Order: sequence, then structure tokens, then C-alpha cells
Amino acid sequence: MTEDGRTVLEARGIRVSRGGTEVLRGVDLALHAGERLALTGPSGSGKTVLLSILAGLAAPSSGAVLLDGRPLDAHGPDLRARMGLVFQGYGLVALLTAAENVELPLLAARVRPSEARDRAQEALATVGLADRAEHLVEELSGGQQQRAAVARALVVRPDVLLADEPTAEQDAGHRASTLHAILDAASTGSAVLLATHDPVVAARCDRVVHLEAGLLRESTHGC
Ligand SMILES: Nc1ncnc2c1ncn2[C@@H]1O[C@H](COP(=O)(O)OP(=O)(O)OP(=O)(O)O)[C@@H](O)[C@H]1O
Repeated sequence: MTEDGRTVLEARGIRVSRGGTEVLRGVDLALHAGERLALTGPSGSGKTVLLSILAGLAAPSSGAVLLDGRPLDAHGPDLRARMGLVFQGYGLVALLTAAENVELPLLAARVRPSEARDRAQEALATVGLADRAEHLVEELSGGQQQRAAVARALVVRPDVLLADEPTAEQDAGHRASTLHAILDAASTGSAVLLATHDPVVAARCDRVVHLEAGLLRESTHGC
């Protein structure tokens, strides 16, 4: 962990039901600046549901998520510029190029178009997509789309980076470089939370939390 280690994102008493079942039964979590945290747990344990709550994309039935000590909805439109998200399905705009997709969050944050262009190219190069920058998303493979989503999340230099299995579609070489790019965001102060089934990914993190039966506990696995 680097920086001052202050708590950036905090979940308190999160309860969520899906399909008539309580998936999260009172989850507490604190994510710190410069920290790399792995979220593990069996398939169906609620990792994706928890990430969507932490990102403010869904509301819990009870509990609260705080960014810098304030509820997510108190941050208004600035919230999206402070969080980088790599979720399943990626949420890329199919009829735009990879570069245009990566520029979008910067333009929304009123970064000058020329700077947005340069930063998007740099982020795409970081994930090995420099030569695909001008391709439409629909012309990219699944693994390339996943890396474009990682570039889009990193380009905003987020305070919080939430990523759901962000290397699941990568071959060994791209898995290593994509993971490096994500984890490296912590060295410049981002708080990074990765949901993963991969013990190699978990072992690269500073801390591991394990979700099972609706509850989160510190894991003895990882480093
Ligand atoms: N929209 C929904 N409607 C009904 N049930 C849902 C919905 N979304 C999620 N669930 C259920 O909530 C539980 C947690 O799902 P979630 O996708 O968070 O698991 P996960 O830990 O991310 O799994 P995986 O590791 O397989 O990605 C699962 O039992 C799932 O079936």
C-alpha cells in the first residue's frame, strides 16, 4: 500500500436481496488509498452484486456506501469521474472506436479533446491495444474489449478502481500485462478492488477478503 492509506470507500452494513434470497447479509468493507484488495468467493456468492453496490449502480436494501465519508449520491455527477469500473459486459459503446470509448469519461469530465485523445492513446497502449485504437468495438475480440474497458477505467486516474474478473478473458501474456496496469494504479494512489477467482491475482494484492454465505471476512490467503 502506498500514499497515506486513508479510507476512500467504505461500505457499512450492506444487505441486498436478489431473486428472493438475501445475497449480502450485512457486509462491512473499508478500501484505502493506494491499496490493492482482492475480493474472492465462490461463484454466486455475490461479488458482482457487491461491486455494483460499491459503484452506486444499484441500491442496497439497507446499509450505506461512503466515498470520502459522504454517501455516494451526495457526490452528484463528479462520482463517475472518480471511479473507474471494469464490469462484466464491459459497457463499451459498440459503434464507437476503442479510442473514442476511452476518451468518453474524460470528455464527460471536461478534459480538453486534444488531451483526452492523447491520454486515451496512452491508456490503450498500456493494455496492448495501440494498434486497435481506431477499430470499432464490435470489431474487437472479447479479450480486446475487456482490455479496452480496463483502459477506459484507468484513463480517468480514478480514486477508486472496481474491477470484476478484469483478466478473465486474457491469454497468459495479456493477463500479466493487464493485471500489472491495474495494480500499478495503486502506486499512484488509486484504491483498487478486484473480484477474482484467480489465486495468482489474489496473491498479488495487499489484502484479500472472502465473501461467502452473504458475509465478508478477511482471508488468510494471499500476501
Ligand atoms: N438480477 C438478479 N435476479 C435474480 N438473482 C440475481 C440477480 N443478480 C444476481 N442474482 C443472484 O445473486 C447471487 C450473487 O450473484 P453474483 O453475480 O454477485 O455472484 P458472483 O459471486 O459474482 O459470481 P461469479 O463468481 O460466478 O461471477 C447469485 O445467486 C445470482 O443468481
